[in-house]
Amino acid sequence: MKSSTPVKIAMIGGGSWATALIKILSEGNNSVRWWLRSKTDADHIRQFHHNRSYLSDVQINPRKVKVCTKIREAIRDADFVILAVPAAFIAEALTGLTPTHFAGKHVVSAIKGMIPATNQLVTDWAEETYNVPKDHLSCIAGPCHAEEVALEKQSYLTIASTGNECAQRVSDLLTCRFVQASPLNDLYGVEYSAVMKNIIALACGITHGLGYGDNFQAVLVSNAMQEIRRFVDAVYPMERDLSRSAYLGDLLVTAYSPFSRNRTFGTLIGRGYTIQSAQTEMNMIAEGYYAVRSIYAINSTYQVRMPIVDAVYRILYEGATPTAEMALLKGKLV
Ligand SMILES: NC(=O)c1ccc[n+]([C@@H]2O[C@H](COP(=O)([O-])OP(=O)(O)OC[C@H]3O[C@@H](n4cnc5c(N)ncnc54)[C@H](OP(=O)(O)O)[C@@H]3O)[C@@H](O)[C@H]2O)c1
Ligand SMILES: O=P(O)(O)OC[C@H](O)CO
Repeated sequence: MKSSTPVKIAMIGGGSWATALIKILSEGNNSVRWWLRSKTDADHIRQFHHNRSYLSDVQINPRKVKVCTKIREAIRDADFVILAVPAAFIAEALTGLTPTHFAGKHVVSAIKGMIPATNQLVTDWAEETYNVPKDHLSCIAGPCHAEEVALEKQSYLTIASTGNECAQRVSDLLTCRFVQASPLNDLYGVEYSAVMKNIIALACGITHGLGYGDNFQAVLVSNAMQEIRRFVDAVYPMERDLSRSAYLGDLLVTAYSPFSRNRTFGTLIGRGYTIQSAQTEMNMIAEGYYAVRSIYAINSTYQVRMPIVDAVYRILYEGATPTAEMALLKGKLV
């Protein structure tokens, strides 16, 4: 039987995914403190009960969700702290917090990116920076676009942790009328796969922007799955079934959905936009842009064969032209 006491949760981030997760959590018996960096956005939510900047159709229930702009206030009473700011900005968002502030709390990463300064997974970084024990760390994964959550379209999430109890508790929080969340005990494999699929989506977008068709895309995605397998098996070997939705499903939705931020960013690059103009054109963050640099750096140790990641890295960071780089990649796929 579920407890009648609301679970106390802090949501960190004011973007699309934070807004979608707030909607999911509002379906259950939860009390949420929602931290946004923008005071104007926070005031607007308090007054009009929706986020004017992202998923503005989602209604925010003021009885369940209290908005704030002070990070200490947001996490003070929380049992679960959910991180939903892009990885490149999460350290800045948590400025002023120390391990003491996180004592006894569960930290849940909803982020699919790497910490650029240290090339760490977000949960590794939270463990090291805030002394969060492994059994209090988890990540939210699976094929799930915020836009479809806003429309209450049936969706699935996987909650990964190193042990089962933590993942089960977070799965219970996130299961609702239109979301089914399931636990999985592969925290690092799931986190790395989620990061990698964003880079693959950039490649899908770039080739789409260059005019490659569905035949090529299918081969690209099949090869990408093998590339992800080689990398996660080298970095964190364990028995895992990569055909599960946390891995393959997430890759597919990102590679093919028009909602995908990473694919959209890649498409703009393939069409000839500069990186800066592509970033300006999109109101949202494509994690793969930052992540490819980290994965490329990590792979200098492991030396896994990753032609797709290498191609995206050379286009985004070494000035290679999309046309020439994808022509080279063509010959490396089977
Ligand atoms: N969107 C999805 O469907 C989805 C699904 C699964 C996972 N994710 C993951 O969720 C994470 C967040 O993505 P998103 O889609 O919510 O991003 P988004 O819609 O682009 O929103 C980005 C958020 O980050 C904030 N931000 C930017 N720079 C910041 C800074 N320096 N300090 C603090 N906050 C800053 C933005 O604040 P301002 O609005 O004030 O600029 C905004 O609230 C990513 O890791 C993404 O991979 C997203
Ligand atoms: O598909 P993207 O690039 O918007 O990434 C969002 C999520 O990771 C999809 O599960």
